[in-house]
Amino acid sequence: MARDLAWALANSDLIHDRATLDASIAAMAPAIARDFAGDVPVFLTVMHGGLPFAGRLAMEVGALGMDLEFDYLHATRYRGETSGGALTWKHRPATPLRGRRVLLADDILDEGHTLDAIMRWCRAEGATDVRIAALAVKKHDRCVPGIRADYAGVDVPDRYVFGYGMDFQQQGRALPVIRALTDEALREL
Ligand SMILES: O=P(O)(O)OC[C@H]1O[C@H](OP(=O)(O)OP(=O)(O)O)[C@H](O)[C@@H]1O
Ligand SMILES: Nc1nc2[nH]cnc2c(=O)[nH]1
Repeated sequence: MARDLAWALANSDLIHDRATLDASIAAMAPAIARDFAGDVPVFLTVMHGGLPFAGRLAMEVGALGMDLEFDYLHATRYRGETSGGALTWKHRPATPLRGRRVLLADDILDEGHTLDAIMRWCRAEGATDVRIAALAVKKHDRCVPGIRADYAGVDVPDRYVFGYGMDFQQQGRALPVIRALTDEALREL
């Protein structure tokens, strides 16, 4: 059922505040700068949800003297719904990946199907190394085997979350916090 953002805010709990999220992104940067020292990776933002996280992460690694070549892709399997389906590619990066190292930036690693497909595609394009930076990792045992975030910000509970790029029915992506819908509210949708 369609609901507005005010309903989602009233039927959710704060999971991580802005200061915690910003600090978790800053904390990822030194490991990235160390692991990619001497390289300029292709920095692929996974739209739409990865946008706020990727922008902030780029500034953090840039402040450490590391450069990134920006590009983006859009692959979606939720399409504004609260459970995932088949993955649809809406945009593929134009930058040739052959021989390049790639850093993917996405808002959430949940069941891992999205990042699994993206990694496979990057490797098929000839990328030599593909790593994942994810702002949030959902805690459950349903993730695709072998998929993990090389750089992870915060854990989130096994509930539907939104904010900091993540949508509630395509709303709320600009919230600077992460909230989780109550399970009762999720059942109402
Ligand atoms: O680990 P998974 O279970 O595959 O889910 C994670 C993906 O789901 C979300 O994208 P979504 O399909 O909602 O597209 P959007 O970012 O455009 O909203 C999110 O941005 C991740 O890319
Ligand atoms: N907004 C949002 N997108 C997701 N994609 C995968 N899991 C989630 C989630 O909990 N919230």
